[in-house]
Amino acid sequence: MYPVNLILDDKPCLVIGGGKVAYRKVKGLLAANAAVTVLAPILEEQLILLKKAGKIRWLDKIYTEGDITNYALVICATDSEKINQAAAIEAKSKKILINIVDCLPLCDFAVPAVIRRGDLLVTSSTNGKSPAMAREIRRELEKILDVGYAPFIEILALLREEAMQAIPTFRQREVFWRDILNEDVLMLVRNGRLKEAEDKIRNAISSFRS
Ligand SMILES: C[C@@]1(CC(=O)O)C2=NC(=C\c3[nH]c(c(CCC(=O)O)c3CC(=O)O)Cc3[nH]c(c(CC(=O)O)c3CCC(=O)O)/C=C3\N/C(=C\2)[C@@H](CCC(=O)O)[C@]3(C)CC(=O)O)/[C@H]1CCC(=O)O
Ligand SMILES: NC(=O)c1ccc[n+]([C@@H]2O[C@H](COP(=O)([O-])OP(=O)(O)OC[C@H]3O[C@@H](n4cnc5c(N)ncnc54)[C@H](O)[C@@H]3O)[C@@H](O)[C@H]2O)c1
Repeated sequence: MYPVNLILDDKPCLVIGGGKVAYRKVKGLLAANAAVTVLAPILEEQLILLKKAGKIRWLDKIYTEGDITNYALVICATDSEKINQAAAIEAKSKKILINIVDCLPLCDFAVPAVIRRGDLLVTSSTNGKSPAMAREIRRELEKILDVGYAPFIEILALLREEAMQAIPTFRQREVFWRDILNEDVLMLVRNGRLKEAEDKIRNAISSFRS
């Protein structure tokens, strides 16, 4: 397995099936700002709410060959192995990335367990060996990944621009960031002292200018 973070903003993504697993995958796609279509004859309650809120498009039908067209990515989450395999064949023939929720060997990608802290993304997976364990690892990591990291990453994005201006070479910037993002700074963030963490980094950038 080779990890990548797909950029799906506003890209058309299809989820086939309208049950519990489909709902979990839809939530993940919406968190990535994808334009989600759900194809299923029946939607479970949470998906109906998303449909009513205008968050997803619903194609009220069973899957038939030809339904997979012009999507950036497809997830097939029906309870029918036969349908899941047919969808896999169609997607592959059209070179569209597909995930089949009950058959890793037919997948182009597997979905990991996910923690989001703003733009910080941490994922856990087990190559399909134990999704339950991927979930537990996610729950463990959630305990230590502070919610303060989300605003801190926004601050870091600005400071990074400043560092680009002030610190001339890539090598120097590499050393700078490895040195400054130390346990002291992370402790300030975890204690909600974001401004102090920011000031510490900005002062270090300034010392390069002088
Ligand atoms: C991580 C997570 C992401 C997500 O779905 O969002 C995810 N499964 C989650 C939960 C979960 N799934 C299952 C259980 C019940 C306990 C158990 O069986 O372990 C639980 C636990 C629970 O729900 O408590 C059952 C299950 N899952 C798959 C099969 C089919 C098979 O194994 O062939 C079956 C058997 C169905 C049956 O028995 O009929 C297959 C896949 N599930 C994957 C991902 C991919 C591999 C990930 C990896 O590398 O580990 C892969 C290959 C395909 C895919 O879906 O991409 C999400 C946790 C989210 C979170 O909580 O953070
Ligand atoms: N990968 C995972 O994370 C994971 C986890 C648990 C279960 N599973 C597997 O996922 C599958 C679905 O589980 P679930 O709990 O969501 O089931 P579910 O019964 O809640 O939902 C199945 C959905 O598929 C739809 N469907 C059936 N035939 C269809 C067709 N021809 N076209 C379109 N939609 C169709 C149904 O209308 C229903 O909405 C099961 O096979 C299960 O083994 C996968």
